[in-house]
Amino acid sequence: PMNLEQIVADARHAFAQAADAVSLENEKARFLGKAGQLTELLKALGKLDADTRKLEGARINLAKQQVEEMLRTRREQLADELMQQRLAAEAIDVTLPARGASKGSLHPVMNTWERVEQIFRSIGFDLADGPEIETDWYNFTALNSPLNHPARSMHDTFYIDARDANGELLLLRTHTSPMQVRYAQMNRPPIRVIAAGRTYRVDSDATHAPMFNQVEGLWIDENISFADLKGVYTEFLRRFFERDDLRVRFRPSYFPFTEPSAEIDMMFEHGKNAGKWLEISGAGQVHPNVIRNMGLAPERYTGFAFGSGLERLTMLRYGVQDLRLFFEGDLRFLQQFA
Ligand SMILES: Cc1ccc(OCc2nc(C(=O)N[C@H]3CCS(=O)(=O)C3)cs2)cc1
Repeated sequence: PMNLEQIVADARHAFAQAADAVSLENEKARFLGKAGQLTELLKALGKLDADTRKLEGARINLAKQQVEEMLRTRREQLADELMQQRLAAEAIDVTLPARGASKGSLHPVMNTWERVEQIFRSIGFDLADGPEIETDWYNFTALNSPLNHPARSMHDTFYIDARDANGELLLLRTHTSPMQVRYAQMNRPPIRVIAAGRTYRVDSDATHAPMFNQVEGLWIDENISFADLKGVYTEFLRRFFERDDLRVRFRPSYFPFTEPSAEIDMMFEHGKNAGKWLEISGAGQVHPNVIRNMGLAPERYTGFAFGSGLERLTMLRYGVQDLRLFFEGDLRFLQQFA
């Protein structure tokens, strides 16, 4: 009788040694393949008598089943090991902090622009838009600025080296007032409008930039007075700065487009700058000539107007010291407002 126990023991050892599926298949062939040891034994059964063949055949088949079972077990082991290796290699530590794709955010001045518009829209104001390249009529004359007004000089205003179809001088608007004039020409009273946008002046230092943003408001109707201005503007400032301890005062001033005119100061009753008055805007009752230039009768219609710099509002809200930071695009500055 062949030494089946030795063959099964050899197979057990050979399968245990096989380090991967390919080696295991090679070992399998040594026992179960066409020229395998157990296959050879089964072939040799032909030479035996019937009784012996039956007995030996049964013993060989039993050995074969054992070897096949050992093979299956080893295959599963190797498959598990492979899976464990993959799980270890491909494991993701979900507790690691995210790399974080930096997301964009609104520029602080644009955020101010949106907030100002939203506050005035909720008070009932409409929004105006208009060209940044304006005629000197809409930018100066309509606003009662005399022909020799210093603001018209090229020291203060950027002129375009061309004239429009009507031969008008072209310039970069120095305030957002022209948009208000255009709006008033196209809409009937009551006019309640906010005009915000880029404005240009020949100026540049820590608190002045050649291009900056302004927002102006205009309220025209029958019997609108300066007193209405104080209520509306104080409410706006309280909501913009989110402070109900905000006080407002008006100081007499002069602008060609308003009479009487005022500078508006504000201060906070509490906090580190308590009691410190800060100039925040200009305002006034719209000059009768401007009412007329908008195609309205000053005997019937009156109104008030105000103007402020959007960078100025933003600097005061966040305590920014240098205006130029808004224009340099330095992410270390901008990401503070994300
Ligand atoms: C038709 C119309 C009539 C009147 C108008 O008056 C708008 C006004 N603006 C001011 C003012 O002081 N503005 C400055 C504040 C700081 S700034 O950004 O340099 C511009 C006063 S009254 C506007 C439109």
